[in-house]
Amino acid sequence: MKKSRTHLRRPSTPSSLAMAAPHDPPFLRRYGSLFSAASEEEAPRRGKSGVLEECELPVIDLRALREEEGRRTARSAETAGASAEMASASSEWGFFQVVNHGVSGELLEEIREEQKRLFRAPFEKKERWTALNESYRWGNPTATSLDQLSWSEAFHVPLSNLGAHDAEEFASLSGSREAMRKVASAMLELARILSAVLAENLGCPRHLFGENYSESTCFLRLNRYPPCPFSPNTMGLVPHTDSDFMTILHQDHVGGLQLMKDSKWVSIKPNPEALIVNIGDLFQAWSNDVYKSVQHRVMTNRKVERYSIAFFLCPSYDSVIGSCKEPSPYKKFTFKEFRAQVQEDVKATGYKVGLSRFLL
Ligand SMILES: O=C(O)CCC(=O)C(=O)O
Ligand SMILES: [Fe+2]
Repeated sequence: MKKSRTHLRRPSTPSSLAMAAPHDPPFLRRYGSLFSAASEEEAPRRGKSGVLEECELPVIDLRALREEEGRRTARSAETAGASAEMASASSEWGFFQVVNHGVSGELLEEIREEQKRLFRAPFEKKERWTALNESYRWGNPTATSLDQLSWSEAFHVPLSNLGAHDAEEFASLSGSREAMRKVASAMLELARILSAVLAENLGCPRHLFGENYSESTCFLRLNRYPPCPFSPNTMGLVPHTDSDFMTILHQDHVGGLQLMKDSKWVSIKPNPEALIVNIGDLFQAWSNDVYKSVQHRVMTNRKVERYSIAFFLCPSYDSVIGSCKEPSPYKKFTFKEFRAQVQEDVKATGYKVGLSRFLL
């Protein structure tokens, strides 16, 4: 039987249009044609269905582990347990949560307030904010269909941009920059500890890439997901894996983050005490696929905005991403080559291919 194509109607009631605030990017103006071209028939692919369990990711208490790291003493039974749990979550889920992580609740509140202040600047101003190193992005300039559109905006801020800065316009951003600097440094410390423990779990020297990060490639990404009148058929962030070693994420209470588990999308229930940790492509390659860089995405919400902040642990561009043990399923490649390949694929096809490009 022939299926009828029902067009996604543009929301036209005053209440739904009133939802776009002056600081919201002009999604409808820029991407309206994608919405009119899309049909309900395609909606399931974009995420309407196929989910859905809500899960609580494994939660790992880091108190004892962080104390031991500080003292550099041998592993106790308690911390050996935490480290084994982390390793098994990294293989099974590619994700886990941590509590007693060392990034203070006050600091996380402070950065959230600063993040809100930044995103509430008028859209035109955000676009012009060169002091943040032209790091502002929204939607997806190359999207040709709705399954490539991310209904969100973000600032990408490399760590190296958070130091002293002369730009005049940075004066109005100085509070935010200071909060970002503190968060980045606390999350960097955490990512170094976690990556060292996970490396150790594979029987490798623990310092391998904890020491090999680079301030110009590690970055913070501040995300905002405006309310979306096309929710739940539009994604806030399209499915992707992270192109780094490891990501540390702080999400607010709204929810919407989903990860792929056993070929199904699973929603991650927000936990206000916890930070989310996920394995990136480079760690998967380095671990010979023992740890998994898992696809994740963010769904939009019709009524409320959502915020998150992510720290990406990355090596210098020239670093060769080797392997913890030979033989590796991957060719040797540098981070620069990896990034270039990802960008080339996205440009050519609209999608990231990722690690499989580098299989031997
Ligand atoms: O906002 C989130 O919860 C996830 C963000 C994310 O996956 C990213 O920035 O790479
Ligand atoms: Fe991500």
